[in-house]
Amino acid sequence: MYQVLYCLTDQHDWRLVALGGAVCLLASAAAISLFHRARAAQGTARLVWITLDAVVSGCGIWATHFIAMLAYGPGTGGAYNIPVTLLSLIFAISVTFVGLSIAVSSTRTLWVVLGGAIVGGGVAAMHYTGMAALEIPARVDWVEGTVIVSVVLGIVFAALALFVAARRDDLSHAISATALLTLAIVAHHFTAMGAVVLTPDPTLAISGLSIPPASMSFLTASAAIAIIAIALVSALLDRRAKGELGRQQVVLDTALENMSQGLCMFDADGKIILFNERYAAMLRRSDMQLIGRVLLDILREEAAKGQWNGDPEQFFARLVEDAREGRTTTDVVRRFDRSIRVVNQPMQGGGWVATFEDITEWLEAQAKISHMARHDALTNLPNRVLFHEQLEQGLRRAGSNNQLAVLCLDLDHFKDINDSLGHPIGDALLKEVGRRLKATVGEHDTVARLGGDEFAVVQIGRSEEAAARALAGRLVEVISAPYEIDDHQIVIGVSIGISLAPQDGTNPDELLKNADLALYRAKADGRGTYRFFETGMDARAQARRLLEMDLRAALQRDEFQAYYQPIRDVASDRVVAFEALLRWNHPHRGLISPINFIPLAEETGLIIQLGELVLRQACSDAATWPNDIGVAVNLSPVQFKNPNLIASVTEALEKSGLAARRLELEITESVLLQNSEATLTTLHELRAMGVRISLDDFGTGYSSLSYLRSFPFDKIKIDRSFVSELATREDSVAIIRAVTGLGRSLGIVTTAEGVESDAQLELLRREGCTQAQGYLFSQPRPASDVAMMLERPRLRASA
Ligand SMILES: Nc1nc2c(ncn2[C@@H]2O[C@H](COP(=O)(O)O[C@H]3[C@@H](O)[C@H](n4cnc5c(=O)[nH]c(N)nc54)O[C@@H]3COP(=O)(O)O)[C@@H](O)[C@H]2O)c(=O)[nH]1
Repeated sequence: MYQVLYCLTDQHDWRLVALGGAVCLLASAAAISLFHRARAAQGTARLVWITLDAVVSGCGIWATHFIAMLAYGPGTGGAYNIPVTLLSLIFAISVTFVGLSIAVSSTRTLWVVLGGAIVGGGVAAMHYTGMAALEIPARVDWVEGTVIVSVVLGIVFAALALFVAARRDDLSHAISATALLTLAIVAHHFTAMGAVVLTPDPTLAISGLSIPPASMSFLTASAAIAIIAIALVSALLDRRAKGELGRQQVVLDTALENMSQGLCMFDADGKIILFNERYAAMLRRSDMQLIGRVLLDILREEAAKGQWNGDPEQFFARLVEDAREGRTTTDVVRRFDRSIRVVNQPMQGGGWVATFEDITEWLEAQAKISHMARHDALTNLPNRVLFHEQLEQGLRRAGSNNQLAVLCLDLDHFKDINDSLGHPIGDALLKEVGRRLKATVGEHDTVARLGGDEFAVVQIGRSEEAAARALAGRLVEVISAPYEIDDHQIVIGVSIGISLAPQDGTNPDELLKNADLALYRAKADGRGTYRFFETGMDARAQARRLLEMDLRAALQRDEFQAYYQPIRDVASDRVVAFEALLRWNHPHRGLISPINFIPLAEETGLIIQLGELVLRQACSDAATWPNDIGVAVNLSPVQFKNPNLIASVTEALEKSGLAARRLELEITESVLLQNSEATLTTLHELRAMGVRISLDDFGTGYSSLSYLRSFPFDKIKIDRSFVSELATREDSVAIIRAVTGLGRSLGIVTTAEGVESDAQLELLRREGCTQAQGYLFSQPRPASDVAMMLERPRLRASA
C-alpha cells in the first residue's frame, strides 16, 4: 500500500495523472452508455454496439495507460516498442470484447459479473503488455503481491461496474457504473505501477522500433479522445432515438397488455414473434417459452397432453395457407370450457396476427336473450313466437300421413282471481296451470303460453280428432281440479277451442285463428268445455267483429239514447218511476235493441262507457221530472267490477242535481255471484249515499233467497217470464204469491215486469204486488215522451 502511495505521490506528475483520469472517466462513460445500447439491441445491431463498445473501452484503457505513463517520472527516459504497444491495444479491445459480449447477452447476474471480470482482465492484459513495451535503460522487476492486487482490483471494480450498469438503464446507474469502471482502470493502473521496481542497467539499449513516450502518449491520447468523443455522441444520439422508440414501445406494450383480447403474431413459418399475456393466459400457455416457437410444435405438445383435439399438422397447414393466400378467417373454438373467437388476419410479407376473444359470457347472454325472446318469463313455456315456429315444424313433420291438432285454451274468469286475490296469486296460478298442462300432454306435444291466461297445445298423431278430444277432456278435468295457493283454495275452469290440420287449415295462422273461433264458441256455450272448429264460426265471428267496430264508432258518434218505461204503483195506479232502457239509434239499421249489443259490450268492456252514459243521461233527464218520480238504471256485472262505479254514480248525481233517493240501481243475481264481498261493500256504499238498490229478474237465478239475506234490497223485480205465464201455469201464480209475501214480510217493494194485460194486472193486485211495469202501460219511449207517459195511464202504441 505504501509502495503504491509512494509511487503515486512521488513518481507521478499530478497534472498528467488528472488528464489520464479525465480521459478514463470519459471513456468509461462512453463504454457504459454503449453497454446499455448493446443490451437494448438485438442481433446484428447488438454485435455492432458490442464491437463499438469494445473499441471505445479498449482505446480508453489504452489511452489512460499511456497518459498515466507520461506522468510516471522514472519512465521518462525510455521509449515504447511499437509492435508490443499495438499488441497491448489489441489485447485491450479483444479481451474487453469477450467480456462485454458475455455481460450483454445474458440477464443472469453471474454472467454479467463474469463478463465484467473479463473486462477487468482486459484492463490488466493491456497494462502489463503495455509495460512490456516500455524500453528504458533499467531492469523492470515486479512485486508479485502488488501485481496480484492490481489485477484483482481491476477485475472486481469492472465486474461491479457492469453489474450496476446491467441492473437498470438510467442516469444514476449509468453514473455509478461509470465511476466503478473508471476506478477499475485507475486503481489497477496505479497499483500495478506501485509493483514496478526499476534497477538501472545502462546495457539495456532502446530498440529502433520504438517511439518516445511523450509523442506516443499525446498521439494515443488525442486518437483515443477522438474515438471516445465519436462513440459518446453516437451513443447519445442513439439513446435519444431509443428513448423515443422505448416510449413508443412502452405505449405499445401497455396497449398490448391491457387488451381484453389475446394477441399473437406469427411469421410466415408460423413462428411466434409477439404475444400478450392475455393470449398466454387464455390458452394456458403462460408457463411455456413462446417467442420463437413454431405454433405446430406447441399444438403437437398440447395434443400429446390431451389439451388440444384435432390434427395439429392439418390445422397448422390451413392457418399457414390462409395467411399465404391473404384470407382472413374467423372461428369460434372451445378451449378449457370457454368459447373463444379467433380471428386470423394475414400480414404483409407473410405471417398473420391472431386475436383471441373470450366470448363465453357473450354467447351465454345471447342464448339467454334468444331464450327470453322465445319463452314466456313466468312459466318458461314457449311463447307465441316459438309456438308459431314449432307449429310450422309440426305441420312439416306431420306431412300427409298424420293429422295435427291445435288446442287454444283460455282460463275462465281468470281476471276475477287476479282482481280479487292479487297478481302474485294470479301469477302462481298461471305457473301451476302451465305445469299441469305440461304434465298432461304427450311427450311430443308442445305447450305454449300465448299471453295472459291464454295457452295453446300442438298435438300430432294419426287419428287426431279422437286424440284431441281425449286430450281436451283430460285438460278440462286437470285444470279444473282445485289449486292450493298461499292458503287460498282456487277453482278455475278452462275453455278450449280445437282446430285440426289439414281440414281446418294448413298454416299456423289459419289453424290458430280457427282454434280461437272454436274457443269463442266454447266460452259462449257456457265455458269449462271444449269445441272443435266448424265452418260458419268464422262468419259469426266476423259479424261479431263488425258489430264491435260499429259499437265503438257509435259511442264516438253519440248514437245511444236512453228510453224510459213507466213503473206504476198498483194500489194508486200512479207512475212512480221510469226504468231507463238503452237504445242504439243506428244510422242504417234503425233502432237496435240492447239484447243485440249489451252482451258484446260486456265482453269488450265497452259497457263501462255505455253504462256511464246511461247513468248520466238518466239522472239529468230525471232531474227535470216531478220530484216524486224516480228513475231506475240497469247495472251490468261488468260495471260492478269497475272501481270507478261509485265515482261515476256520485258524479252523475252531482252534475244533474238529482236527489240520490230518486235513483234506483237494478242489479241481477250474477252481480252477487262475482266476488260477493267486494260487491256487497260497493252496494252498501251506494246505499249509504241514499241510492236504492233493486234485485232484477228475480226468480231466474239459483240462490235468490240467500242473496235476499245477504243485502237489504229496496225492491225485488219479478221476472216477466212468471208474469207472462200467469194465465197458463199454476206454479207461476204460486211463485208470484211467494215473492210478494216475502216482500211484504221483509218490507221490500215488489215490482212485476212484463205486464201486458189487465188480467195479469188484476191478479198481481190481488196477490199484493206493489208495482207493475209493462207494455200494458207503455213500451219504453224517449225522454221527450215522459210528460205524456205521466199524464196518460196507458200508451199501447209502440214508440
Ligand atoms: N246493463 C244494462 N242493460 C240494459 C240497459 N238497457 C237495457 N238493458 C238490458 O237489455 C235487456 C233488453 O232490454 P230491452 O230490450 O229494453 O227490454 C226491456 C223492456 O223493453 C222489456 N219489457 C218491458 N215490458 C215488457 C213487456 O210487457 N213485454 C215484453 N215482452 N217485454 C217488456 O223488458 C226489458 C227490461 O228488462 P229489465 O231490465 O229486466 O227490467 C234487458 O235485460 C235490459 O235489462 C242498460 O242501460 N244497461
